[in-house]
Amino acid sequence: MDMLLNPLDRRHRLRDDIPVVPGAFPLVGHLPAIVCDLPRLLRRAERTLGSHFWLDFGPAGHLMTCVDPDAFALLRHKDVSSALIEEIAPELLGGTLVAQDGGAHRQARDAIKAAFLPKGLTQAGIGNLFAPVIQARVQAWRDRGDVTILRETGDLMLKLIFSLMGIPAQDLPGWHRKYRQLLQLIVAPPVDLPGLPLRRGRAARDWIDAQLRQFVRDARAQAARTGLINDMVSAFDRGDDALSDDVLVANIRLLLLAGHDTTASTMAWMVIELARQPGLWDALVEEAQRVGAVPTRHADLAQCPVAEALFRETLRVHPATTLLPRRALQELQLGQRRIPAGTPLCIPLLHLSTSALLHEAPDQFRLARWLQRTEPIRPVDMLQFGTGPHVCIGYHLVWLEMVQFCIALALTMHKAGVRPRLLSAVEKGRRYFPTAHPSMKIRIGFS
Ligand code: HEM
Repeated sequence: MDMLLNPLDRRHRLRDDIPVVPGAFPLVGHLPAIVCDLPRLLRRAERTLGSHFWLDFGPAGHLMTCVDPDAFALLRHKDVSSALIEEIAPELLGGTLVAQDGGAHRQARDAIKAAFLPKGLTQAGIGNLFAPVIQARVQAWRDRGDVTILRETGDLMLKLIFSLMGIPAQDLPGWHRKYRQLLQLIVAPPVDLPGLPLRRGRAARDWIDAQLRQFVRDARAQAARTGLINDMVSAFDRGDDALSDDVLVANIRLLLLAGHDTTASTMAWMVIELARQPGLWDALVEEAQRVGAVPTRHADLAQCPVAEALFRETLRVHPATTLLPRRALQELQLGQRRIPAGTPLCIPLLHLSTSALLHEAPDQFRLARWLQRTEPIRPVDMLQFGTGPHVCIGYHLVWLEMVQFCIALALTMHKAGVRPRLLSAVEKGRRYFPTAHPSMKIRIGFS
């Protein structure tokens, strides 16, 4: 099947001397192809138009996309701003640190980041909190015999991220519902009427914010709440210029969002790869048997190189965040091109993550590229988490939970004498935007 492009739009147009990819639809632009077929769209645009081209993101407008590895450096450039993220998703990401620059960004980030570093995670006992939740879930999969994998990993990740925040287990169903409604803000048309996604999404956001505000008050009052919220509140209150609770609440909401879809997708892809490559599963089982138990501290992760390689290679081949928007504040040189001040930019992490310029045999899933490396991990090796001032805060947390998950899965299934098996086709139904994930329908059997 050919790509979801408009056959009537064949014009060759230029903006600022840079070609616009043909095939845009009215109102939605290239979004159908971006959502369903991004890798092919980027490759075709590169082949026919070169390394710089405009993509039309419909309501979010045109973004100048550069597939050169040079584009990665834009994420560290002092004249490149993240404020475009707020313009694109004001309802969901407005007022959060991912859409801020400079001092405001630094101040909010500094207050949160310590809790997510290995030391903060270990002190808060996050590994011990997660291990039983993950084990219970994979045991349930074993008992059921087959599962719809993305739905399951989505549920598990929500449970983990809520427990991280210290949300009591009995409150989870209510949160679950509100969280789903909040996500409607991503696709809500700008019509604010009762029953429509925008109204429902805003109501859910207000509900979530009111609960988070109460958590913050509880934490200040030293109520016995576990989880990272206490740590973040104390770090906020210790800062030189106290930040308002609105900032804290918006950023805790960001953590709930940022830590869910991305990890659920990565975990689902890991299971799919383990199911379709028996050699990977055998290597993981061998490692799991050697370590004997689910690790709970960062210091223990070094004993699980296969699980770590699996996490890194899964993300390399299936990066959950595919595109990052930015805006040039000043005129920039990007590869051979001058980019005018004000240009909206798109940095295609997906393309870079699977680029032959950065990786040998980039389309092959090879644990050996991680297991056999002798030099330390460089920013470009973990580009799926971005780089520069906005590099993902959740990196160490993801690493911990993915390794815990791999070891728990291997120990549980091996003990029962079963292994994961793919029960559906993988290529159909994949999505690449706003975050990437495998088809919702993929089923995995354990037999
Ligand atoms: C596989 C899982 C994940 C992937 C692939 C991922 C990817 C990313 C990327 C690419 C960025 C950079 C955004 C930008 O530069 O505009 C980012 C930022 C961020 N991530 Fe993650 N992320 C993951 C998991 C998590 C988790 C588990 C959390 C926390 C619970 C988290 C919290 C954040 C936050 C707060 C930011 C914004 C940082 C800032 O703007 O300074 N992420 N993530």
